Amino acid sequence: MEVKYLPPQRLAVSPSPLANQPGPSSLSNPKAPKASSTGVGGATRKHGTCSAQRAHTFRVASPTKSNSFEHSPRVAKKRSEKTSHVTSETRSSSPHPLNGRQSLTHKSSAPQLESHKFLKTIKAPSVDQGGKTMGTKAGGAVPTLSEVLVRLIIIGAKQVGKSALTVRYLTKRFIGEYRSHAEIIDVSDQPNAPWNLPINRIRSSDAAIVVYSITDRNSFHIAREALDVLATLTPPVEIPVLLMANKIDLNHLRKVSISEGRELSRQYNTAFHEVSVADDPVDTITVMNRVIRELWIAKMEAHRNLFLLSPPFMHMFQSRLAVPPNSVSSDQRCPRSKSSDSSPTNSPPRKTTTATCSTQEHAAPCPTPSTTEVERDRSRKHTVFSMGRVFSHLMGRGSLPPDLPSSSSGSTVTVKERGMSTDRLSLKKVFKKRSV
Ligand SMILES: Nc1nc2c(ncn2[C@@H]2O[C@H](COP(=O)(O)OP(=O)(O)OP(=O)(O)O)[C@@H](O)[C@H]2O)c(=O)[nH]1
Repeated sequence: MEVKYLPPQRLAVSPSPLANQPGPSSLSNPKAPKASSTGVGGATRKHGTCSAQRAHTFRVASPTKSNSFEHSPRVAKKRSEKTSHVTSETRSSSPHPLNGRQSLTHKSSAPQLESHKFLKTIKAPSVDQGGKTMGTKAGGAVPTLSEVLVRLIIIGAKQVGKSALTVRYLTKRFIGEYRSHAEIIDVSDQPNAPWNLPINRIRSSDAAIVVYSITDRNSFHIAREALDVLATLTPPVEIPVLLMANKIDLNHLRKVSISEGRELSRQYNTAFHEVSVADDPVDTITVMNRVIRELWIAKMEAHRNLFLLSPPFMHMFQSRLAVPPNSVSSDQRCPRSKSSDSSPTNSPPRKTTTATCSTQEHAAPCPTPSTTEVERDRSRKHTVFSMGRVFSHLMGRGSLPPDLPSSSSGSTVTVKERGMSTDRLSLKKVFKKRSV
């Protein structure tokens, strides 16, 4: 697995939607709770200064079995300066806010740094869907299973453990490992000052993790403010959000109760999880892995749907659907279908229903999707991007939106590309552990 890590950074100032408002607007998000601009703890929002961002690419050569909590992003940063790939943002001259990170010392099992192959093979961003940026292979083909990038943004006050979470994930990701790419963006707060969320970064992310420390009530208030901003963005950002309470190993120093965390997550309709990045890496990484896996599956599905709905395919569907379907048996094959079968990269996935080709020379019946199937594809694409409850599902709480397809909706699909073995990707599978 390749993980791209963007270390804590002072981010470009984005005008806060709340900066000039007395409180969050409920217009864009009716579920957003009322809150004052000062937050519960009296934290006042101001615009902070900022600098450009730097992206680091980590490629983990082999899984590490180290259980230590001793990997330093600072060391990784130094190494990355030699080999790292810098993304579209400019290089940063800002100081790296690594306060309090002395306890994280580097070990030899730290990730090796290489350029990110994904960025070279994917033409990104080529498709913007519902506020998300999705890479699509040059030529419009569906990317291979390992080429789908999952982008996470981690937000939180200083010293809550954002970097620790990232580093922990980087060094322990072998638990339940699967092939995927992940980009983790670590957004640090300004010391004792309100901050501005990197709105553009958030919009281009697939999910956000808002972290606070149970030993730091102010970090809880900042988390609330972050959720506030996320909930009131215009246009709305429809990415799943996980509220993560860290440092539960310091329960004796707890300043924020678990019920407060739950209440906050309920107010903002996010998932909630209490972890100890330091003491319980398995739990932490299991959460992260599941999050990334589900996002990855959903993105893969979305890529496939976008491919199917791309102009060439839609044109073909429409031309075929223009002729009323005849009741012909599915074993009669259209010559065009047969020829297209021989070139798997250009052929659409098989459909189970039949129709008649629109042209005279293709009078023989050939398998094409019915109108309902095309509509179902469209609705599934839409549903895939309505992932506001994915985290809730993952964490075993909450329920899915009512518009999610049921198990009988036939939303499963088989992806076969480049002779690879087939993977059963379906919403049914993604949400199979749904508990209502
Ligand atoms: N006890 C305990 N300490 C933790 C835990 N997670 C992180 N820490 C410690 O908290 C301190 C801050 O961790 P960081 O990961 O640097 O926090 P951060 O949010 O990235 O901080 P900034 O870079 O300042 O924004 C470090 O000393 C960590 O060792 C945890 O689960 N338990």
